[in-house]
Amino acid sequence: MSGGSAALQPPADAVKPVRHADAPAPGELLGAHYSQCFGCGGEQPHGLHLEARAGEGVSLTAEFTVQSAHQGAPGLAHGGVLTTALDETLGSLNWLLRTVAVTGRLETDFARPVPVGTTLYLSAEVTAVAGRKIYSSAVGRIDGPDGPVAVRADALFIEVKVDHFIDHGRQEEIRAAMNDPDQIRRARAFEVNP
Ligand SMILES: CCCCCCCCCCCCCC(=O)SCCNC(=O)CCNC(=O)[C@H](O)C(C)(C)COP(=O)(O)OP(=O)(O)OC[C@H]1O[C@@H](n2cnc3c(N)ncnc32)[C@H](O)[C@@H]1OP(=O)(O)O
Repeated sequence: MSGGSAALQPPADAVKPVRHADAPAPGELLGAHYSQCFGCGGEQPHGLHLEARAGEGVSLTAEFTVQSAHQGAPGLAHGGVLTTALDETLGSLNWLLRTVAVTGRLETDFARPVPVGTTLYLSAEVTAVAGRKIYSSAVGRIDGPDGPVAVRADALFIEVKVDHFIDHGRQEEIRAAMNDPDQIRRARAFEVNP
């Protein structure tokens, strides 16, 4: 934990997260939630192509290798890209709860510069749930899964209905997603009451 702001402290009535009975088994790759996602999608040439793997409880690990398209300063990852990697990793936790949720707040600490070519080893867990609010934390390490911490984040995700995306997304992409049986299958897998 990075000792984030008051908005990221779970309230007194928050409960421990419960792993969904149908969550992917520990060690299983989660796969992309959307092929065009900048964080995890396989069809974004300059995307992060982040791969997340289920862990025990409501935790997971993920990897992302910094490419030259991800630079801010010469030879170094852009801070916003590193935050994207944390956002994607934290968002993937919701698969284990089988809850559709979006990032409400995300606070990032940058502890070390991350050079191009570096693999960032991320680990994340949901720490508490209070109604629609899901509290979570993540760290990203370099030089191996047990290496020094380069980035860390605390986040608050808010549960939404799938309609959130249908109502707010650009119609062109929504139509394409609705016509993609694989996308529909993935969206349904999230819904508690499909
Ligand atoms: C077909 C496609 C399928 C796709 C499937 C899966 C895709 C997955 C994609 C994942 C992609 C990766 C991830 C991404 O990139 S997700 C993309 C980035 N995030 C967004 O675009 C979210 C934009 N924000 C919103 O849409 C709304 O503000 C939301 C939905 C979040 C809340 O508006 P809503 O009207 O619904 O609810 P509410 O306002 O009553 O708030 C409810 C509670 O939450 C508390 N609160 C809210 N905000 C904050 C805050 N900032 N700090 C602290 N607290 C906050 C609030 O005080 C209240 O608390 P309480 O009063 O109850 O105690």
